[in-house]
Amino acid sequence: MIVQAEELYRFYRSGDEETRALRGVSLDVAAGEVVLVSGPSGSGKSTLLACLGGLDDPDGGIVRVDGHRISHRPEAERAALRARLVGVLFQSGNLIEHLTVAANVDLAQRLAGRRDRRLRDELLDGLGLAGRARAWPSELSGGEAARAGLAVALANRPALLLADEPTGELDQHTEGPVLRLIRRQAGERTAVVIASHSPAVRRLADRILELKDGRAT
Ligand SMILES: Nc1ncnc2c1ncn2[C@@H]1O[C@H](COP(=O)(O)OP(=O)(O)OP(=O)(O)O)[C@@H](O)[C@H]1O
Repeated sequence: MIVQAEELYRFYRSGDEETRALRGVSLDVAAGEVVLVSGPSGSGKSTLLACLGGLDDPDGGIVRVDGHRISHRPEAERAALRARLVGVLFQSGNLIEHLTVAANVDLAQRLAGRRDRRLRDELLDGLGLAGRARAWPSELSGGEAARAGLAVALANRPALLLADEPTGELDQHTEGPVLRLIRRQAGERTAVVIASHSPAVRRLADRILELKDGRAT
């Protein structure tokens, strides 16, 4: 198992208001498996992904990634584990605008304390971006930008790939190739968790976790 999440709780408090974003959600994901997290807006999908990847810390419950406990640790330790074990792909904002595509991947590697030019070039090549390595993010098409974001997310060969609406800004023609690449990455023994409303992602998934009001239904 790459992901082992047990009984996750996450509450947000503001004055007398309390939002119960997660109320006892458990999830295991094996290497090579693609899990879709689905549910209405506000059901807790993004919060769950953030807790799985150590971007956020649950108030209760425990998260292990590739055997390492990532929850309930000082932020610096969580960040170090995250850089090594987790790749994150968002709808947009995966690329730093003033760095070329290749330099964006290099930066993701440096943040994990490594430098592997060969892996970088392999990734860009495999994602059909070999000719765009020196391009600036602003010069990329939507599909290219999504693939470059994926290259950044995969820069350190993560055990876990998290994707929050990764194809939200793409049309059907550009969505297909990105999803096929994500599926291929799962084939390399990566666990993949995707939050999405897209029917194409639903077809791709091996398993679906439906959330409603912070609970699995
Ligand atoms: N930082 C925060 N502070 C306060 N409340 C928050 C915070 N983040 C999320 N919430 C609340 O927690 C609940 C779950 O939010 P979350 O973003 O996880 O839902 P979601 O299913 O991803 O929604 P969407 O599909 O709209 O992205 C919502 O009620 C939201 O308003």
